[in-house]
Amino acid sequence: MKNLSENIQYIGVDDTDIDLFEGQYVVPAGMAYNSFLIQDEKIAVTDTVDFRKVADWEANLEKALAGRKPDYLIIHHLEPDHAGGITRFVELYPEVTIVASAKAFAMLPQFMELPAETKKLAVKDGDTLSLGMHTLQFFTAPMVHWPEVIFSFEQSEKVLFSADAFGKFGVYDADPDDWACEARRYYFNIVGKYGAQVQAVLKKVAPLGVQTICPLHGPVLAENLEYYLGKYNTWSSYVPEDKGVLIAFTSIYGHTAKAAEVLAKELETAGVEKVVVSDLARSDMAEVLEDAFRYDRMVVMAPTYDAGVFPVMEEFLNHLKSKNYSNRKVGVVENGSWAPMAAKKMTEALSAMKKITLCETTVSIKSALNADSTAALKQLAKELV
Ligand SMILES: Cc1cc2nc3c(=O)[nH]c(=O)nc-3n(C[C@H](O)[C@H](O)[C@H](O)COP(=O)(O)O)c2cc1C
Repeated sequence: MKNLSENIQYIGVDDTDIDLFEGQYVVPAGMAYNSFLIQDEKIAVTDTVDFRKVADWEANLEKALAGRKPDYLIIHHLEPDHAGGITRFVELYPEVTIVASAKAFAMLPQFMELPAETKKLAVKDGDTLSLGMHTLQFFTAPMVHWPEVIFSFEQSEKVLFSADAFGKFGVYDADPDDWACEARRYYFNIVGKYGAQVQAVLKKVAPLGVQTICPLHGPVLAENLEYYLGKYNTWSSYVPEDKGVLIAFTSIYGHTAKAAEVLAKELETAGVEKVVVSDLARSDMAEVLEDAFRYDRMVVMAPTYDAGVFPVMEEFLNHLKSKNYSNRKVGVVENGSWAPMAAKKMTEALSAMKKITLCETTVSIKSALNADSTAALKQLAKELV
């Protein structure tokens, strides 16, 4: 679906040649920067796009306008992947009024210089803006996932413009059946730290009777909204989504990798619902982090390295902490050839996270698995069934 209705048209752009989104995320299915045109007595444009695609967006905008002039530019989110076209828009339509939160207006001069005479309308929670038959109602959504974010709700067609919430990696026309996988990776890596703020805004929009959600990335959601709202409720409350064990390991010479295989087999044989094994050095860390949040149990396995923990594991644990990983059961397996320290370091990192239940058995492998460490691994598996 490109256009939402006769009056709400899609003017966004797909970015299929970007190497990394936000400087770190691989996006094999590209990325959409969504922008819409609402045509009524007054005309509003919602958001712009990344600098990389401003020319394409401008062409879409002018085609959809067919000679009319827009009255408002609504900035739901000032992050540069949505704000790259603001300067050009004001150049093209100097009469336009920019609508955003007061926080966005405070931050805007840091990113761009607009002519002093540019008209600005700062909106607060609950404010409305009539376009004719269409009326936009605004809701602040601070820290979902920047401080200046607003949502807007178009009352006549019951469309929620939800900024980066409900967004996903991938192009606009991505297969809606496959939404959760890339939406989850997007959510936990980009928005995940701000579960409480997502919960707060979900409560604000719950009574509105939303029929369509227009996020700034990925497809418009127009059917089965309980599914998407339910996923967001689960994710933002840090409740595990599925039962299963993620085994996140690293290995220099292969012995810890072998132990990960043995543990996975043990768990599968014992009937664990789902076992996912990820080599941190060879996986997309954003995806491993997504799985850590998805499942209710995790095992971290790493060699000792210069009296610490192997760097890629340290990085993974830092990511988990920064995204508020919590409320899960975790097992620890270390390896070391002369003075194993990795378990101590991993346990310290996990103990700094909230509501983490550590397994009683910590497995220490001295180089290669032997009878003792294999027995300990089996004991750990029993605790995770
Ligand atoms: C650069 C480097 C530093 C290491 N530092 C330690 C150390 O401080 N303490 C220790 O017990 N083992 C240390 N090791 C050894 C490995 O942790 C050990 O051989 C382990 O068994 C490797 O597990 P793997 O076979 O899964 O790679 C180090 C290895 C390397 C390459």
